[in-house]
Amino acid sequence: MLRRLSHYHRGTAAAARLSAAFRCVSTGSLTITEPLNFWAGQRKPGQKGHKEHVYEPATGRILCHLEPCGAAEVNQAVEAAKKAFINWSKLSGMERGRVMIEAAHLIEGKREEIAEMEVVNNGKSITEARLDVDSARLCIEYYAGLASTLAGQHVQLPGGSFAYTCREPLGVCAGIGAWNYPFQIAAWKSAPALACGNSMVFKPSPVTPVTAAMLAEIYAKAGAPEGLFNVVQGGQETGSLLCQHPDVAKVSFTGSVPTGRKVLKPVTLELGGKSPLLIFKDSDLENAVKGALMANFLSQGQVCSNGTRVFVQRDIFPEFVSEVVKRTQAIEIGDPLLESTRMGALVSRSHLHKVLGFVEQAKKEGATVLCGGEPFVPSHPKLRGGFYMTPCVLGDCRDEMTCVKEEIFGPVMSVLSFETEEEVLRRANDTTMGLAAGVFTRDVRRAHRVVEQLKAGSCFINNYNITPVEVPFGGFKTSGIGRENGQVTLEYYTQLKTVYVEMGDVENCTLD
Ligand SMILES: NC(=O)c1ccc[n+]([C@@H]2O[C@H](COP(=O)([O-])OP(=O)(O)OC[C@H]3O[C@@H](n4cnc5c(N)ncnc54)[C@H](O)[C@@H]3O)[C@@H](O)[C@H]2O)c1
Ligand SMILES: C[N+](C)(C)CCCC=O
Repeated sequence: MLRRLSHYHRGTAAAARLSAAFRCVSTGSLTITEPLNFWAGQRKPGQKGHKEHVYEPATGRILCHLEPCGAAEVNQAVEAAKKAFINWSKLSGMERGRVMIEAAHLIEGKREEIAEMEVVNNGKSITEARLDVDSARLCIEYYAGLASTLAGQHVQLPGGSFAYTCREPLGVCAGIGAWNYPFQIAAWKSAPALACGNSMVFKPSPVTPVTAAMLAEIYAKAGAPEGLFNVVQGGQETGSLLCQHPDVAKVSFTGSVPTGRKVLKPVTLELGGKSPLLIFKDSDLENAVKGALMANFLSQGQVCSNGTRVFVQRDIFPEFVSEVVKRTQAIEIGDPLLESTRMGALVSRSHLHKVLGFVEQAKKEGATVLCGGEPFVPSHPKLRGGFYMTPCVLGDCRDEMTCVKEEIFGPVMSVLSFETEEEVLRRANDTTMGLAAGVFTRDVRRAHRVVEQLKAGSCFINNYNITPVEVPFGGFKTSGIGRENGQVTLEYYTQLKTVYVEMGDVENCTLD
């Protein structure tokens, strides 16, 4: 079961002996030395003389150095992708699907290794990281299957003539990722793009650059042509160079609303949210409480679709809040590589301070901290420099407070009470964002009536934050454009060509 991790070395022999049974990596012991850029089938250095620190959130120590790509490197990556596109786009869907299925198998075999790297670079718990790797693999499998189903329409016309349409790939697609689901986002973007015959240059967040390069190696090992999936590292400058590159046909972007607004081109925008979760008095309380925790504390609360405005019907408000607070206080915070950990570290020191700042602001505006909202220092000395906080539930919230209006992107839940369905729908929809929404009720008619009126792209009834790859995911209003996952995404990575076929003679109206 013990596997060697190529490209990575552990700090000490003791660490290499592994802290937990069968663990390949132990927190605080890994240093990554390999370059993190990848194009034309190989890992590559970035701009000469440029280096940025990448941290391990669980300990606060430096994990590796990122060499950002400038114009020259972005050009090389795009050139590699252009070359790969020529042959890849000519393969049948079945042939493309075969390579992708092999990539999915490789991911399955490396599940633990990838999950551990995600934990070390992102700070989320190993339990969640494994599920993210599974979601990435399933997404690649799913689109591998759909690759051979891409088809157009046949339109019969008078006189035996006809027209047909077919779906053609766009060319080189750019993928830009956020830091909360680094490996999963890289897969969710690359799988539909490659299945449709495109190639991709992907730029992960500079905070979490590690696992996208692993995905690039996996595709290459699976038989993808050199340059099919490339990774350029860097921040705003690299992202902007990539998005504005004249040979990039489409951008699929996951990140915040302000950055999304800067990206122009045919785009898929997967942006932030401030989603509502509506809990009616006839809900199964146990499930509603679990749903609220799922909606707020996965990935240390760093989930775009989180239902952070929890509206609870007044009759069950006290009981619900007391149960939510009790369960929140019981969440095990600590070393993200330990099986027992349910909440790891936030992604960076600056982000931790930002989230804690939101809690302070909430207090100033009159909210009551019902639990959490404090920096947390784990007992193990090696974790003392890590970026931890206790998950927070805020009471006495009002709709106009900053904590209720703005995306916090951390483990902070605001609870609000309501009286009527009409009132809660008005308040739930009173936001410029519209990524997700949820409703808990035993009344099936109410559930559908409410969901029909919720202005959100991804709605959940009696659960929350469940995203099977077969189902489209994305937002309304400023939360995004386009969708990820599901069959519909194929439309966002292809263009429709119409061909008219004359079966008779040309009737030329310009001649008599
Ligand atoms: N809707 C979704 O599916 C989804 C999923 C995950 C995260 N998110 C959102 O992402 C945000 C958190 O991620 P973040 O802090 O990394 O977001 P961010 O907007 O700061 O950065 C996202 C990516 O954009 C890059 N970037 C920055 N400036 C750019 C520019 N001018 N041109 C091109 N790229 C540029 C960054 O380097 C990074 O890779 C939250 O708002 C969260 O809700 C949305
Ligand atoms: C629903 N998941 C699986 C938590 C992923 C959502 C992606 C957004 O941050």
